[in-house]
Amino acid sequence: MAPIVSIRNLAKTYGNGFQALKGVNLDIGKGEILALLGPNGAGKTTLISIVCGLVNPSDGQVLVGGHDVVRDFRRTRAMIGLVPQELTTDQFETVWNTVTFSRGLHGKKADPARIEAILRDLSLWEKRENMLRELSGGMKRRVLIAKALAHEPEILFLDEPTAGVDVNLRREMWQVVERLRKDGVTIILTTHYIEEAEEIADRVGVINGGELLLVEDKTALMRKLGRKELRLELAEPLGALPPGLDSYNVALAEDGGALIYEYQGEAEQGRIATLLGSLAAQGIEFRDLSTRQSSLEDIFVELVGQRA
Ligand SMILES: Nc1ncnc2c1ncn2[C@@H]1O[C@H](COP(=O)(O)OP(=O)(O)OP(=O)(O)O)[C@@H](O)[C@H]1O
Repeated sequence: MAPIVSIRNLAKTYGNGFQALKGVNLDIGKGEILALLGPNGAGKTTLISIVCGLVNPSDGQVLVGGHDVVRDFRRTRAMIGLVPQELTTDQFETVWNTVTFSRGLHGKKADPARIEAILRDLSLWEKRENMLRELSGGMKRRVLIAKALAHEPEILFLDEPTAGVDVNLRREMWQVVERLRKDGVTIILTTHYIEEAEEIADRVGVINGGELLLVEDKTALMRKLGRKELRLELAEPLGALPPGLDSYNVALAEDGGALIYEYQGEAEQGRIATLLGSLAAQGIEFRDLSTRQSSLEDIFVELVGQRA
């Protein structure tokens, strides 16, 4: 199936000469949830802004639904909903009017039933006559989403949707995203929270210094780059690594109280039995054992060299 968003050799150099994007290629399939991870200043917002037609690319091309985002701006923009990081709407306007106005902006006919459904879905219905300034921070976030959905876009961009919101609201927002996915909406979100990507994305892209370092199916990424660690708490501490373990990636913990075996993939996992056998043969006993798998966060830190 043709991608709904196709990004080719996209580059952006700002007026001051800063190169924010350096030749990004990315295809996004209809109905998928893609999380873009990257540290501050990586180029995430620039990328989103170009796809949404708010910033012009210096080079390359973006097609949305097969249409060029520069030449066919109105058409592509109507297909997209954008949830920005901050609310810039009139604080003295009501929730109902704000969301209704957004629909009109994209040239869609008024549809109060549709607006009602969106507000109910986002638990904003009771607040429809309230002014934005009367809402809590979390409610304002929801209004941003409602505004972005008012014209029934096929693609939704969420720029750091849950930055600074509490855990409960974050979980609620994830549920909203899940419902939208069921309706077939394609979702691209940028996030600093690896947990968020881990929880809701189908694919994860890592962007740093204006380059897309990788984009991969989340589970495959975890399988490919994720390492596992087996930790054996020793009955008696050791002064040095026992002989005969050279062929394993085994290390002695700093206090000598544990052996740590790092492995990746099924073949190395299969060697655990022989490793344990070899320890037993040397009379090395252990009193406890635990395993841990590296998280998306570990993978990210390894790739980018810093935390998101
Ligand atoms: N209008 C502009 N003029 C010059 N430089 C800009 C402009 N907008 C952004 N930049 C620079 O481009 C780089 C990428 O910015 P961008 O906002 O795309 O990053 P980001 O990944 O979204 O970061 P954050 O996570 O902090 O939002 C940054 O170094 C930023 O300072």
